[in-house]
Amino acid sequence: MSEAVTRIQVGGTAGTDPYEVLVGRRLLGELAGLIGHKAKRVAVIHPEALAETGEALRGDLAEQGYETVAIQVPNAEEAKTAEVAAYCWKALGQSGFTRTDVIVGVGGGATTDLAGFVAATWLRGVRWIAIPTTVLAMVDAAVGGKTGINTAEGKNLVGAFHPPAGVLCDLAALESLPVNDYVSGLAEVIKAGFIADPVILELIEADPQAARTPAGPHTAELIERSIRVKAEVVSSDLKESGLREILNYGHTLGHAIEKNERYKWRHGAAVAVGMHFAAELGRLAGRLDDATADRHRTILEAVGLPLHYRYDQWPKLLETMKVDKKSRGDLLRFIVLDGLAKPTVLEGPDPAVLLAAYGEVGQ
Ligand SMILES: NC(=O)c1ccc[n+]([C@@H]2O[C@H](COP(=O)([O-])OP(=O)(O)OC[C@H]3O[C@@H](n4cnc5c(N)ncnc54)[C@H](O)[C@@H]3O)[C@@H](O)[C@H]2O)c1
Ligand SMILES: O=C(O)C(=O)C[C@@H](O)[C@H](O)[C@H](O)COP(=O)(O)O
Ligand SMILES: [Zn+2]
Repeated sequence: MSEAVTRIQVGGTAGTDPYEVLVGRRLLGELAGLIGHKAKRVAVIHPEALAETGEALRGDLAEQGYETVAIQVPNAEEAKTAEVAAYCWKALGQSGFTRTDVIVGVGGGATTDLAGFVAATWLRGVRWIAIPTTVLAMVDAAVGGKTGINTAEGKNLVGAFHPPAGVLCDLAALESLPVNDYVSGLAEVIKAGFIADPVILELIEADPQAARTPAGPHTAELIERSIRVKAEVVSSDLKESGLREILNYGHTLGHAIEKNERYKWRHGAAVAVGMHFAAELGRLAGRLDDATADRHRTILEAVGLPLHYRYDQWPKLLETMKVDKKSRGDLLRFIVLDGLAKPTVLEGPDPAVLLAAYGEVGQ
């Protein structure tokens, strides 16, 4: 008996091509249809940790008649560099990759960000398909078309909006994911709960231990609900001219922590600390009620995400936050909550309030 597949549509408005995010199991049968008949070559970009998966995928596609190349890249953030992008461009050039050929990115968010960026830049844009294999990539990174790499100066500073042709979220992939990586992805799930869908928070709070594993009773629902939040936002504002900024909740400080840690911290862990900070900032700015602010600490802690970071690093973090993509000139801008599921922008907060909020986070 075949298991149900959920299909979530993204885009299709304001001149963007629509595509689907599929959530289920055994979804690879969908890949050839997404690649389409115009493609002669397919490049499979995968991280070291998924060498077998990448090779199996390449082999399958070769059997279906495509000329294939597997491009193995480093794990995690080490893949999101200009050097690794150049390595991928070289592999595409050497395989004679043309505008009708297709890139498949299989892996976590770092891999799909890189694969999408390579697709956006090769010949000024070729089609790509995302096969996310982490919670975080399924619910966030693979959906919405933000692609990019890091530089020494900051996170995702180079990139392009280049949506995929389709996203295949095979829940079976999560079974091999180390628990820390699984939990890191929950930060973006919890983000979706606070900015738009509080049922997500209730499902996690009902049994936070169960939420930490793919065997938990609500895994598929948590993933699907989070994808729907993201899909709705990016469908109405692909290029972040307004609404899309709410997806950056917790990221202003989170990205600064990632840079400060030379990208050795997992993104979700840094975003968890960033959401704690944003909640305290919202509370101190007189926007957020105490109960909702406190709920951040409780739920993040309950699933095992960090709340704190080094107090002595504040001056450096503040400097980095000034070049966050939401900043305008000298104006620092943060996403905060006016209440549960009521995200808004806080512009130019008083430096004393910022420091006081960090006082709750720093240790
Ligand atoms: N583009 C976007 O909209 C967007 C949204 C959120 C996050 N991101 C980016 O996503 C990245 C974080 O993604 P992530 O949390 O998925 O981490 P990741 O891609 O770094 O993956 C974590 C680790 O797990 C390994 N891995 C992946 N899938 C596996 C599996 N099924 N089994 C075993 N190992 C596996 C990876 O190789 C890596 O070592 C960050 O770079 C972040 O900036 C982008
Ligand atoms: O899709 C978005 O928009 C987001 O902000 C989602 C974030 O979770 C994600 O980490 C994104 O990569 C951050 O984008 P950036 O533009 O702040 O680099
Ligand atoms: Zn994120």
